[in-house]
Amino acid sequence: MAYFPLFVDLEGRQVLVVGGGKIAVRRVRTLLEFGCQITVVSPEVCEELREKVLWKKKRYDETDLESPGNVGEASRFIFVLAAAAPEVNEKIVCDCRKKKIPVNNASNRDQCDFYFPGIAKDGDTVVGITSGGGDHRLAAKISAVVRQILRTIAV
Ligand SMILES: C[C@@]1(CC(=O)O)c2cc3[nH]c(cc4nc(cc5[nH]c(cc(n2)[C@H]1CCC(=O)O)[C@@](C)(CC(=O)O)[C@@H]5CCC(=O)O)C(CC(=O)O)=C4CCC(=O)O)c(CCC(=O)O)c3CC(=O)O
Ligand SMILES: NC(=O)C1=CN([C@@H]2O[C@H](COP(=O)(O)OP(=O)(O)OC[C@H]3O[C@@H](n4cnc5c(N)ncnc54)[C@H](O)[C@@H]3O)[C@@H](O)[C@H]2O)C=CC1
Repeated sequence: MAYFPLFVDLEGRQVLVVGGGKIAVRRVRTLLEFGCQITVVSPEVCEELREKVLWKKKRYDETDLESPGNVGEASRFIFVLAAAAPEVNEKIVCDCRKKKIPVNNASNRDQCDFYFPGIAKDGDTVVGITSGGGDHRLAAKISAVVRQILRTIAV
């Protein structure tokens, strides 16, 4: 069954990203355009992100799912992106499910409460693209074409 595109207000909300490699960086870059506050748990993270996220320089453990400032339910993570090694991601999914926090496992489409879409954005106009998880290359191709269309319309 196809997935419904739910558009969510992320402004000021807390998002947790585990891993600081290529995929995490690409997704953090995208999320920053939507005004959320991002915590990254990873032993390493690229220079670009250090000023823009709360970086916890460490390996993931279950306590990372507690809200960053520990200030209660209001600042609880709205979702978690697991973008480290597959076995780490699997453990994160398990921990999130226990705490009922929506989670995305970048290394396993069968362990995603939601998918990270291809995104085309022009100001507040946003197009999210999914192939339903089965063909990320198609999602990438369509995203590139839609970005081009938005650029053309904006001129
Ligand atoms: C299901 C989904 C779940 C989720 O992660 O949310 C998922 C899953 C997986 N992707 C894998 C591989 C790659 N995915 C990409 C690219 C993108 N993948 C994205 C989304 C999604 N990927 C989710 C929904 C997709 C849908 O709806 O169809 C995009 C749209 C958004 C984004 O990532 O920003 C982005 C294009 C953005 C753009 O171009 O605009 C590349 C290319 C690259 O990275 O450059 C590669 C590697 C090279 C190759 O294979 O081509 C693997 C194997 C991992 C492994 O090898 O371990 C899995 C795991 C699995 O399928 O089980
Ligand atoms: N969904 C998608 O679009 C794609 C998903 N993937 C998957 O995404 C994951 C990440 O891929 P890349 O960013 O390319 O890998 P990468 O090797 O560049 O990055 C992995 C990151 O995880 C960190 N890390 C490792 N162990 C950790 C731990 N215990 N706790 C916290 N952080 C830890 C590393 O320091 C590194 O920053 C992989 O599992 C890969 O299978 C890969 C390509 C595309």
